[in-house]
Amino acid sequence: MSYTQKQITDALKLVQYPGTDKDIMGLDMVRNIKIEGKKIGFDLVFQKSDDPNIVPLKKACVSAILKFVDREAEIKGNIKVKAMHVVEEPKVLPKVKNIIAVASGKGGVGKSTVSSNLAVALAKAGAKVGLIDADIYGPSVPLMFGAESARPNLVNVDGKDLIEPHEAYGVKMLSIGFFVDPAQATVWRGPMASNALKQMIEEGNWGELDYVLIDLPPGTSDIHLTLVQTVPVTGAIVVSTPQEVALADAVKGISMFEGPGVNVPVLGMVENMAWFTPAELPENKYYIFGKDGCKKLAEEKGIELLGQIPIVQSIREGGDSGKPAAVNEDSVVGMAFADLAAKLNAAVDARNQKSAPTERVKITR
Ligand SMILES: Nc1ncnc2c1ncn2[C@@H]1O[C@H](COP(=O)(O)OP(=O)(O)OP(=O)(O)O)[C@@H](O)[C@H]1O
Repeated sequence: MSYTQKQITDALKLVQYPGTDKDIMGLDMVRNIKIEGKKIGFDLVFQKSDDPNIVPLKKACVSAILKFVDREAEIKGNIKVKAMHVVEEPKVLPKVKNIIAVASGKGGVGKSTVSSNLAVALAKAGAKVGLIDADIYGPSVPLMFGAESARPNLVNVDGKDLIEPHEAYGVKMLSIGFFVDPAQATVWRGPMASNALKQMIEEGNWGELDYVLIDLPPGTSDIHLTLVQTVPVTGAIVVSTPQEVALADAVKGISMFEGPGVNVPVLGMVENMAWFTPAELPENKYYIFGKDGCKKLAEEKGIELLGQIPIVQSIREGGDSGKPAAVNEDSVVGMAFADLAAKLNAAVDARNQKSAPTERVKITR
């Protein structure tokens, strides 16, 4: 009787690379498995020839095969260590701790409003925050921060020209609206829009930040793909109203992030326009777009509901006047966004403790 490849790979999946939660099969370190009778051999590939884990990992492989395949298997001396020298690509946004994509399925559900106010609330809570307006076809961040006339300068950092983000209410930001007339951007072809996003990420002088929020266009598009190919996105949040049509599109957004080729965890959903309370009837809640639609969807999908934001006149006015409503911390709106910021912080901490960093999606040609 001979052993099967599956027996071998199953056993080697139990060998973890020290200091990570990944196993040597998942890391693609095992190649050329050969089985001849009781003899088992394979190549164990390391990135560097002086990896301090070579000896302990070889021993762990031998033990795993003897324990889980057959204690009479001839494995000792048959594992060949190989070193693969890889050229490390320079890291994009090396000093940014968390990159958060803010997405929505349907347009007009308040994704930019949530991104802007959330960014302000995170900054008010003491975080260093950046905001990239990747909603190339309808950039609204400049309007929401009263920065329509901002024209960022170039600064020279270590011999490289970088774009200095505009700063308002404690948030550093870049938007395509700073560089072109928004009406012009709407007629751009996909590659132009994707290049603009890459440039804002790679050539912005972002420095050290706790968070960069990326306000994406509605739906799923080339821009989403460009984003996950350009940077390792820590997690996504999906904004929706409680309305059926919006929820159906939100599901598509969730599937896109969690899909096998992308693998960006969805940290939670935000229900915007959850209800309306008129100033003269503060006890009343009117569920204009339906009640708890997002809450129920989040429960169904096993995703956290990070917040419910009501329809409030000051949110719309704040967006139109260039002063996000969350700037007023003591208002009902300010408190709702502070709560959302705290929940996001906790969700990001939990994600970072539980799972390995996201990997950038590799470009296949
Ligand atoms: N909770 C709210 N209360 C009151 N007005 C809101 C609220 N959320 C969003 N709005 C208003 O709704 C409009 C659309 O919001 P916003 O531009 O943020 O949507 P969006 O989803 O980013 O749209 P797009 O599809 O263009 O990206 C804006 O005028 C905004 O001020």
